[in-house]
Amino acid sequence: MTADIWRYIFDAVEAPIFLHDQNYRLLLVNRAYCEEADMAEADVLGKFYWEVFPLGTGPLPGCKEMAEFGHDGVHDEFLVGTKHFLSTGYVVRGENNELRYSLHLLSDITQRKESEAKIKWFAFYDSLTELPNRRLFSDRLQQAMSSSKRTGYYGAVMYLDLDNFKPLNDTHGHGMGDMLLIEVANRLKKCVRETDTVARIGGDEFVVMLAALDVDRVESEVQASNVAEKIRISLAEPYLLGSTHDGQADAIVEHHCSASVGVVLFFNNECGQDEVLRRADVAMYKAKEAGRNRVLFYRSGD
Ligand SMILES: Nc1nc2c(ncn2[C@@H]2O[C@H](COP(=O)(O)OP(=O)(O)OP(=O)(O)O)[C@@H](O)[C@H]2O)c(=O)[nH]1
Repeated sequence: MTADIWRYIFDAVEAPIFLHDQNYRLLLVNRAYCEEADMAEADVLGKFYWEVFPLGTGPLPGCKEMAEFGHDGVHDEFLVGTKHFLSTGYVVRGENNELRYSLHLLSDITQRKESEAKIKWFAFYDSLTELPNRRLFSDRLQQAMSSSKRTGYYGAVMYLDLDNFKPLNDTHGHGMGDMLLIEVANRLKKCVRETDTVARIGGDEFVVMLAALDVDRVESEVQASNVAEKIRISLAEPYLLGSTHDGQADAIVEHHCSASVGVVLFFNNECGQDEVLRRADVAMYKAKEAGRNRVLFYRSGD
């Protein structure tokens, strides 16, 4: 086959390809490479490959290793703007088996990376409210409990269940119920600091963790109680719920709702996280029994 035909094939490959010498200077690039780099071939050749694409300050770690040890099929992942690429490198040897060039094929793996990120997100977040889910909450609680053991600070977990949420769904439909849940999530986030965690762990059940309150138990309880009250008051404010269809605003519904809140302090990893959650849940049920729209702390013996 003539060189022309090889060049034709080289340029027909959709993946960007480049070949560089032992000093990482570009010797050969295909059309896809120039398109990705947005440069003409003549302007590219002779440059260090990272001066053109991928943009960086030196050879990729895998490429360096490849040049040093002559490994084949080395992979490097890198990001250019919003695009993720996978570079697969091959060693090109001379007649005496000496290392002469490195050949790299770049694959655009942006879609795969985005899908992986999405799958990861769905594993740890609630898609309706975008709050952490039970699994992520458990991780954060475990970390906070371990940290409490080191620092001697108390933390608190609140278990919240909306009062009489079901009638909203029954009267105005599930969509309206969803809107309320989203608004509840927003109000909860506004009541706590960024370092605290708000999660949705069931239909109308939420949990809040205040990670490091104080080294003193009484002071910690006061702080947790203040935040819980702030949350209770915020959630009891009227909700204006409505939606738009084809640019037209549907009827706005004013809805009144409240939450029952159970609170438990945790300290020094003294009981497991399941037990901490169970205690907060017990306190929440006591708050429901006591008439709803209230905050109750778990007391030993409950
Ligand atoms: N709209 C909506 N509703 C949900 C979702 N998940 C669960 N639910 C509903 O939430 C309701 C929760 O039930 P309960 O907590 O027993 O009902 P409640 O009326 O709040 O009763 P109390 O907690 O005793 O005050 C059920 O009707 C579920 O169908 C969701 O993602 N969206």
